[in-house]
Amino acid sequence: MQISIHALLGGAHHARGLTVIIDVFRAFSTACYAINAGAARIIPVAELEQAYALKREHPDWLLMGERDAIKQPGFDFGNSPTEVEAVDLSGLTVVHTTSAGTQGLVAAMSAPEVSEVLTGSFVNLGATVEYIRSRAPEAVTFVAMGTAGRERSGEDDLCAMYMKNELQGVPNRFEAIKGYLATIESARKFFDPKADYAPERDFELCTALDRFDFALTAGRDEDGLLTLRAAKPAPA
Ligand SMILES: O=C(O)[C@H](CS(=O)(=O)O)OP(=O)(O)O
Repeated sequence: MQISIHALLGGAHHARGLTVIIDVFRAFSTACYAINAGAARIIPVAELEQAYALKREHPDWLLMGERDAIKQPGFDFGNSPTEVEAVDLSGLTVVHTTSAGTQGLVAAMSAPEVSEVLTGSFVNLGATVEYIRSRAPEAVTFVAMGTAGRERSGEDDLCAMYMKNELQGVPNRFEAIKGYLATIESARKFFDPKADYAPERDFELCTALDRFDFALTAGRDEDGLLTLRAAKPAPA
């Protein structure tokens, strides 16, 4: 298995093989909490306008996401795991749009050499690694999406490295990583009492290693929309 680590939106466009789009703070951690809360389907979109158009067409669908980390007008949830952690989303469809994560997914889905697309985060890291092993791909690309897909961020870079290490049998030390993540620029909002759109609990929820036992795979549904669904790795 040939493993590459790419970064930012450009990295998603040039990915190859099985591709994992990583966004720890907060898109794909939040997506996992939404699926765990019962969401039947998450539809990641790049453009805010597309999210509003889907809502007009399907008034019962919910909107989740952010711009500049802030929940947008008319949205049901921000891009915050704390907001969806304890709600009942059973059977509901959630449209998700974010500055980095969902942009990367959309880019990877149209990249010519990509065979399959997954999300990446610490909350379902072990299940994602197991899923990759079960697919035994020739090439794997991890894409660390960073801040707004334009600037590298420690949490996504370290998550990419962590997954690569797991696949290659190299030991990781999560507690040390978590301590470091609390100090970096992209985590500052979680510890700023004025940033009520990013509560400190988001940091805890996004760094809950292996809280979930499913990978999130991206595919096209019958209606042509990009959809994230939970996939449990097949038993060995
Ligand atoms: O909501 C977030 O924390 C981020 C905002 S940004 O990318 O740092 O501007 O969105 P995400 O797409 O989850 O990185």
